[in-house]
Amino acid sequence: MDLPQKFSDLSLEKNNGHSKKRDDYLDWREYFMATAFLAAKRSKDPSFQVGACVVNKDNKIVGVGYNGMPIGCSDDEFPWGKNTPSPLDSKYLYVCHAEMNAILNKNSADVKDCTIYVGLFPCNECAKIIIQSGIKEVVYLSDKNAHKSMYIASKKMFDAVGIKYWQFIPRHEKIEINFTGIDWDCMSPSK
Ligand SMILES: Nc1ccn([C@H]2C[C@H](O)[C@@H](COP(=O)(O)O)O2)c(=O)n1
Ligand SMILES: [Zn+2]
Repeated sequence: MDLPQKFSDLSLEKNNGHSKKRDDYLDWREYFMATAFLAAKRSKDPSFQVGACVVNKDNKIVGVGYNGMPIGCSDDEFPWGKNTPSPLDSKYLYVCHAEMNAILNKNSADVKDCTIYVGLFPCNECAKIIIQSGIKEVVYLSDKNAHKSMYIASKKMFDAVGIKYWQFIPRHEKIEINFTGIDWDCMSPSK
């Protein structure tokens, strides 16, 4: 039996893949880690940029942050150097880490039982803040400082309090954001 024109158009669309959902979307974990990496792009630190994203049990983002100078401490005036003769002239005594900022930037009453996604495994100072805030899980991408005492201390504390931590292994090396893509016609055969 011949289908009316309306139905045959629908079936044509289906055959072209337009009535089926996309299968190359970001999964939740990729989305949260990518959000942390996007936040890191805001950092003014010339040598290392870190981002963090706090997520609740409903997969809602409740805080995002990146490493930067405290509010009111000008990032043009405070130092970004590392190996200076006086510690007062390097960044370390001043900069707020991404994890601390993501937790303090929370838009919910608290971050109890949340998960934090972060580019680099948390240092001991951030580990303490994570523990005190009630976060229950840490997902990190790099653990490049694992041999350093402060990062060993973080793991000792997380183990003691039962905070789960695991390394995120991305499916894709890169996720592209293309601002011009919004104007593409998805029905156009050329795209
Ligand atoms: N988990 C981390 C580790 C480090 N940071 C920040 C702090 C500094 O801005 C920078 C580390 O400086 P580096 O010695 O690598 O030049 O990264 C952070 O926010 N979160
Ligand atoms: Zn830290």
